Parts: sequence; structure tokens; C-alpha cells
Amino acid sequence: MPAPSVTVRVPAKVNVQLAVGGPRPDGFHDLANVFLAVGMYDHVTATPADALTISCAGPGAEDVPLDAGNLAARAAALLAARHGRRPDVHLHIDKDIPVAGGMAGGSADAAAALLACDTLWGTATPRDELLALCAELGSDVPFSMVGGAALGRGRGERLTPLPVSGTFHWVFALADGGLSTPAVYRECDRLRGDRPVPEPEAAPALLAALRDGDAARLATAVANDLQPAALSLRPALADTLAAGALAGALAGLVSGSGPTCAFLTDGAESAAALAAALVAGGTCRAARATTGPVPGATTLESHA
Ligand SMILES: C[C@@](CO)(OP(=O)(O)O)[C@H](O)COP(=O)(O)OP(=O)(O)OC[C@H]1O[C@@H](n2ccc(N)nc2=O)[C@H](O)[C@@H]1O
Ligand SMILES: Nc1ncnc2c1ncn2[C@@H]1O[C@H](COP(=O)(O)OP(=O)(O)O)[C@@H](O)[C@H]1O
Repeated sequence: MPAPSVTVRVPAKVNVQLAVGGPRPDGFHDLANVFLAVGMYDHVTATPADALTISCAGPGAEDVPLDAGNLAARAAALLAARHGRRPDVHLHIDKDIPVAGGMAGGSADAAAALLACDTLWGTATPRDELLALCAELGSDVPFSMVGGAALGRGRGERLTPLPVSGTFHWVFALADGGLSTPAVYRECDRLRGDRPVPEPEAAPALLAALRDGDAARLATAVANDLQPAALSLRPALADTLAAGALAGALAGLVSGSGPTCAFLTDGAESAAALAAALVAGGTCRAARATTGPVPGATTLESHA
């Protein structure tokens, strides 16, 4: 008999539109956040243990906290408390999503840990309760659980699924080091100064391009209100965006709070060529071609 364990695969995200409102009294910002889950994955494996412990392997693992501050650990502790049990589990995170990269790696691990522990412990938490726990853990965590494409309102946690035709081809230019999400929101506020900020709204043309699977139209509609702030904090990202445009991307933008840059292409071949050109140009640490939408957190193996 193998040791009882549950492995969950969970994808990264890109924000094809991120419209950011003014700061709220609670420190968050209202958003119109159009999420797309893309095929870059972390894997979280839950195994019974005497106490809640975490290990992590993969690129950037040295920057992932292994204490109670790890979002996956917080997820396990929250689920255990909800069911009045001890969080007696070891969580191993196999990381492929860039750490602090604007691709929701920590949120992904939190969603995966919730699903893995719920399966391992047989707690059978109803889906709507799992999603409420996700929202307690972080604004992006509900989307990591559901995947696909969705519009996030409020601070990004109130989701409406979006219809998408076909598959979009992306290249992600990975940067050295991360950017702090709160610092990027603060910089966004600072750059805006006293200017009035409109209510964030999803662009109808963008939603139509997703629905129709039209990459060329999507390319004209992608937008990220956090991009000026990310560029202000990390000016070298302008070189990465320029390199992608020069190499033929349909569109390029900073992913969420950055520093990963996302490029839309018209197919798998263009994506592979663009990734090679970006790496050869030397403006990024690595470049990865992949597609979206893909499903959210998914249980792969269960030996419970
Ligand atoms: C910017 C986005 C875009 O999807 O993702 P990343 O680029 O970080 O992956 C998200 O809004 C990040 O969501 P997430 O990383 O879950 O943020 P949370 O843990 O909820 O909040 C961390 C901090 O970010 C800021 N924050 C977050 C969400 C929001 N709507 N307004 C904010 O101002 C606040 O300073 C908050 O204290
Ligand atoms: N499981 C986790 N994976 C990655 N980072 C985590 C995790 N748990 C907590 N963190 C912390 O969250 C910060 C943001 O990481 P991450 O979620 O990868 O980036 P982003 O918010 O840009 O999408 C990291 O710098 C790290 O300190």
C-alpha cells in the first residue's frame, strides 16, 4: 500500500484586463479583474503528519516561506479549524509558477492545499464553502480554485465565469526577483495622485474577443492599470516589453503586479519563436510558451 497522500495540480494566471479603482477604506482596491488560467503549474501533495509542516522544491523555492506564513499552510490551518480538527499534514509544494511574479503562485498553492487536505481528511466541504475559505485567504485564491476564465469584482474574489472559444497562445518572460503586490498597488496610487479614478469596468470588446477566440482583437483590448506602477518600480521591464513587440508579439503587458511580462501570439509556432527570441535578447531570465484557458485546481492522485 502506498502512503496515503493527495496531489493537486493548480495553474498560474494572467490578468488580460486589470482595471483598478481608487483605494478603499480597508486598504484594498475595487477591481474589474479578467483572469485567464494558463498552463504553468504548481503541484501540492498532502500527506498525514504529526503537525503542519511544509517543504518546497523548484525554481525560487528558497524565497518561499516554510512557516505558518506560507499561504498553503494558512489554507490547511483554516480548513482544519473550520472542521474542528488538527492540521496534522505535511504539504509538499513542487513549484513551477514564478515566486512573487504576478502569476498568483501563492494563491494557487492555497487553493491546491485546501482541495488536497479536504480530500485527504474526507471533510467533504461543499464547493461554495471552499470558495468562501479561498476568499478569506486572498483576493486571487478563488480564481486559482475555479480556473478557466472569469471576471473578478470586489477585490477580485467575487467571480463570474466567462465564456472563451478555443485556446490563446502566450509567452511569459520571467524576471529575476519578484515585486511586492502591496508595493505595486501603493505605487499605482502614488502615480495617480489626486486625479479622479473611474469605476473599474471590464471592456466589452475584450469580453467579446475572449468569447469569439479572436487573438488579434484580444491583443487590441488587453490592459493593466498596474503596469505603470510595475514599470516605475522596475524600469527594466520596458526593455522586455519592447523586445517582445520587436519579435512580433500581438500584444505584451505586465502580468498583474509583475514582474513577469505576458505576450499574446497567434499560435504555438509563433509562441515558440517568440520565447526563443526573448531569451536570445537577454532582457529576461527565461521565457515560457503556454496556453490558456486551462482548468483550475485538479486532484491528480489520491491514495487516501
Ligand atoms: C495584483 C493581483 C491581480 O490579480 O495579483 P498578483 O499580481 O499579485 O498575482 C491581485 O489583485 C493580488 O491579489 P492577492 O495577491 O490575492 O492579494 P491579497 O493577498 O488579497 O492582498 C495583498 C495586498 O494587495 C493589495 N490589494 C490586493 C487586492 C486588491 N483588490 N487591492 C489591493 O490593494 C493590498 O495591499 C493587500 O493587502
Ligand atoms: N506558497 C507560496 N508560494 C509563493 N509565495 C508564497 C507562498 N506562500 C507565501 N508566499 C509569499 O507571498 C509572496 C507573493 O508570492 P506569489 O503569490 O508567488 O506572487 P504574486 O502575489 O506576485 O502572484 C512571496 O514573496 C512569498 O513571500
